Amino acid sequence: MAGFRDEDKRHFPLQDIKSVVELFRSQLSCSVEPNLALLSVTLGYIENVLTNNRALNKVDSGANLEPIFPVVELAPVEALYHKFVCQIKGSVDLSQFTHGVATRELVKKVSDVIWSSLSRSYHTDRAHLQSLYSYLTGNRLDCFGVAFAVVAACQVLGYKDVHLALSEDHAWVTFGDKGAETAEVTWHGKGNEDKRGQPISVGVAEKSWLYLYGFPVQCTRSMEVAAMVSAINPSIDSHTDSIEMASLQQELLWLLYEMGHLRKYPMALGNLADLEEIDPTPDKPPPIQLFHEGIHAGKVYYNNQHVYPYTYLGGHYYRRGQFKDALHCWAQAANVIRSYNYNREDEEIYKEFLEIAHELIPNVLKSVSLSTLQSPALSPASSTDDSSEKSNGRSTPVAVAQSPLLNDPECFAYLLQLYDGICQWEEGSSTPVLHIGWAKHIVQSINSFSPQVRSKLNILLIGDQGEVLKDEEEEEEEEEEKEKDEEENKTEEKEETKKGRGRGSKGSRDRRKRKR
Ligand SMILES: CC1(C)CN=C(N2CCN(c3ncnc4sc(CCF)cc34)CC2)S1
Repeated sequence: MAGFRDEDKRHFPLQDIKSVVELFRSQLSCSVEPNLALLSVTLGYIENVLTNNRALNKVDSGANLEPIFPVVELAPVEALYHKFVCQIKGSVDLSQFTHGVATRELVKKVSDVIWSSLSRSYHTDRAHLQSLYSYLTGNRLDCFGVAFAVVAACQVLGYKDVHLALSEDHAWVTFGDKGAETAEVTWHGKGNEDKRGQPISVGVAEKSWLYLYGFPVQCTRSMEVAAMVSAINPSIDSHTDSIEMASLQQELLWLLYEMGHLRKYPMALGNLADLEEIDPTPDKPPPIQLFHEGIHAGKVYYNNQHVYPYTYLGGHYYRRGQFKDALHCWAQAANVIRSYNYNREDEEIYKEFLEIAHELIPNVLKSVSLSTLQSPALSPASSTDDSSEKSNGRSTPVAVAQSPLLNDPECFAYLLQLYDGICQWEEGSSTPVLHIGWAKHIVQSINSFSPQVRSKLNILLIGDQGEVLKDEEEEEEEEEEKEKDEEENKTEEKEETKKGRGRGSKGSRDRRKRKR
């Protein structure tokens, strides 16, 4: 694997966002595959300067603070790259391994080289540990960074078949003919024994969300570039982001989007949409379109087994106050998770649903109640009694009676679908999901809806093709009607035979149709 080619070198020294975008464009456009190690060192170098709040990266020119984008010289980047190449080639004796496709032993060996060179102890969930810059200057990587480094190292060793596989909370590698083999190369979560070297089979068989039922994002080299760009972390501290780093991430994601490399990568589409929601780029598709492209990709390429496309869009609607649409997204997210069994390594998605049920939905219910109390148009001017009679004689607070959302049966149905999905997720799982805290919120949320809506609920069974299915009771009624029809037909036929007229009794067919 050679270093930067001449057409790459001409972009150096990098002076601004545009020059970095053009370097990435040339790496992604050429016939030779993009050099993961070089690009990761470059991004890590820039991220380190722009987010390292010790280094004053602004000059105070009186009126306003001029941000200084770091001048990135070629020499330090290439020096780090060569350090990586020497370390990897120096640690892996390729004469031991067959040329052509990688073997499990090779992948495990490369993972061991990265693993054994990490610092003894550091906080692995800190920011800015995802790039090879962090690895080469600090011997520190987060769990995604280790998987990425293994793929970049295999590329340096000349293995074109070793690729990154990504779930919504884990990363591993595929290799071998047609990428048919899989191997763990990093750790996951806290207090879990790493399974490095093992194939990804148990996780899928256990139906855990962590392995997405065998539908992870299988990266190409360009998608691995998208993963390193998605992994950019613009945060300077827990309250501040580097605007320049966020803009660089946004522009690189647009470059990858326009080249078609985000088409099968729902989370990268969601990341770009989130950035666009904060700071829209002129003449680009709106966030809502990107969120929907992520959902579409999940359906088309990943058997609709990914949850995040729905919670990305749900969060967007929530922030815009479009609460019914947010509830619909969260119901669809729960509809995905219902097909999994909860496993102790699925905490991230558990926390996602916990936040939706224990924070976001209570905030929605509070906000719609408050808004009716505050808006004169909605609160009854003349009524002395500040509530409307409920069917069981107890009074309904005026906020509930007047709130469109709390009187909307579809919203109530979405809420029930959300909870039902989480309940089904728990069924058959080795680890319980729900506890008494959930019950409190479920009761509180259901009780927030008006009694009228809750009594009006009619569960229609919709099949996979979207057709309305019948429930057992309906089936029995249909059978009885059919038998009655047949009796009627026989009687009519007998009479008509006597009088010589046509077949069939229209009445019951119409009834059946109306029934639907
Ligand atoms: C709807 C949300 C809570 C918002 N952000 C989310 N994420 C932010 C970005 N994330 C990601 N974005 C791009 N690629 C990847 S690969 C991966 C698993 C570890 F390798 C995570 C992840 C994870 C999910 S999900």
